[in-house]
Amino acid sequence: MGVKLGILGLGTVGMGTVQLLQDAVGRHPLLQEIEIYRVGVRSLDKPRDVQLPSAVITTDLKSIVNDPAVDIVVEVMGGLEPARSLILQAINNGKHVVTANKAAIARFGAEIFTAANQAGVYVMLEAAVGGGIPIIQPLKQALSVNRIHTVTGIVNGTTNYILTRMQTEGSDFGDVLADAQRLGYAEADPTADVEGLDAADKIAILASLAFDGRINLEDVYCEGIRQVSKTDIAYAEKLGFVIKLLAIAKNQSNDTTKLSLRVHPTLVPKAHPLASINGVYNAILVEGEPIGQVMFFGPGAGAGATASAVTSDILSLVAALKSNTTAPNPLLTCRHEDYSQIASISDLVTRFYARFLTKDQAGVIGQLGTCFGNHGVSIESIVQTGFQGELAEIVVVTHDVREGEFRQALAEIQSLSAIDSIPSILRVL
Ligand SMILES: NC(=O)C1=CN([C@@H]2O[C@H](COP(=O)(O)OP(=O)(O)OC[C@H]3O[C@@H](n4cnc5c(N)ncnc54)[C@H](OP(=O)(O)O)[C@@H]3O)[C@@H](O)[C@H]2O)C=CC1
Ligand SMILES: N[C@@H](CC=O)C(=O)O
Ligand code: NA
Repeated sequence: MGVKLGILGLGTVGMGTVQLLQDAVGRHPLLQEIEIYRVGVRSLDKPRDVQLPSAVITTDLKSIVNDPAVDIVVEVMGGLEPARSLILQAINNGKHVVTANKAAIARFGAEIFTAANQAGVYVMLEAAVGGGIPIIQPLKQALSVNRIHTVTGIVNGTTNYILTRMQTEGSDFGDVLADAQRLGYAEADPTADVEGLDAADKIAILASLAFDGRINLEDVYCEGIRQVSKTDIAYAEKLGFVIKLLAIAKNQSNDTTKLSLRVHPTLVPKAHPLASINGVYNAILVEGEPIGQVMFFGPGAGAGATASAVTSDILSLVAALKSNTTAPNPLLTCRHEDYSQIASISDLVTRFYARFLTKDQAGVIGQLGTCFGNHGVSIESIVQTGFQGELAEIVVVTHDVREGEFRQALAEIQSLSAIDSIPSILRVL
């Protein structure tokens, strides 16, 4: 046995990783050089789906990161603290780190990578974005010669699973969320999934790699899926779209010194490659020069898939430890130090979908058209197909418009006496 692991956490991902490591035959031969040396948990009494000698398991996680025999710390416990402090302590003790913790990396990445570079160790995070899909390593290596201009992803399995089932079965949000939790896709607190915060963490990480600059997480515009209703899913379907929670990082079209960085439910044309990504699957479409478009697709969450990413990082570190060089491999490190400039959402230029509930009276569509026209918003389609009780339902899709102008038009529309409410406003890809 060569390389000793200290694993922090033995939940969905931790158990998946242990199972993979304990079943090494037929996989890469380097796996057989890895020893599961110590494993940290919160509760020793919890039943687990893996067999480990009791001496390996401890509730003293600090003793793992301070153990001189441990070569690699695998942080799969999640949460911000004590995960952040344990990662930093491991780094300060000269240990390489593998983490699946996008929440900690998106918030403390600057601190963690600065410490890692100073200590001459690697922090690997393939599992943090896209679960089992290789995306971090391709951005650092195979795609790094490209000038990337857009990264568009479905990067949260829980919300994609929920939206897919709402679309295909007309299911209720709450029932489907419970299934996603039972299947191990959702975070311990699913608020991060449903509110788009998990996707925001992930796009911040992808943007920093793709666009070579640190990202301040507060700059990522974020809307979750709670407000997406069955009604909008049905209207989208009729108009030739599906609704997906997209995470987008893109050179801003009207000011290329800034990035547009956002997470929101989006109407995606059915012919777009991301429209057919269903269930817990994730996909990330990377567009750059000279490569053009390349899409990564696969399971974005779950024990086995995520363990595949964690273990591939462990393997890269085992290989690095075995190569007798002390010089850091620049294709494994995260080196950027400057922060990217992020554009305000009001400067975004996009198409919009809006659903209005109005009094059923003559001239309402004309009034909507006038308000939009007053603010330079050009309408691509406008339909009145149904009623909600006494109120008429009107759905508008616009041409590309600056978001600031669109919001001003909406404010004017809101003040019309014929308008009851505007239940949904969604962006269109
Ligand atoms: N689930 C998934 O599909 C994916 C998860 N991830 C990320 O992987 C990480 C782990 O997720 P997941 O496996 O689902 O989480 P779980 O909640 O299933 O497991 C967390 C594990 O960490 C242990 N733990 C948590 N806090 C402490 C603490 N303070 N002290 C000691 N032990 C602690 C728990 O111990 P105990 O068992 O005793 O309670 C548990 O074993 C997270 O960062 C998550 O975002 C990334 C990609 C996919
Ligand atoms: N909760 C996350 C798990 C993987 O990162 C998701 O649903 O995608
Ligand atoms: Na990944």
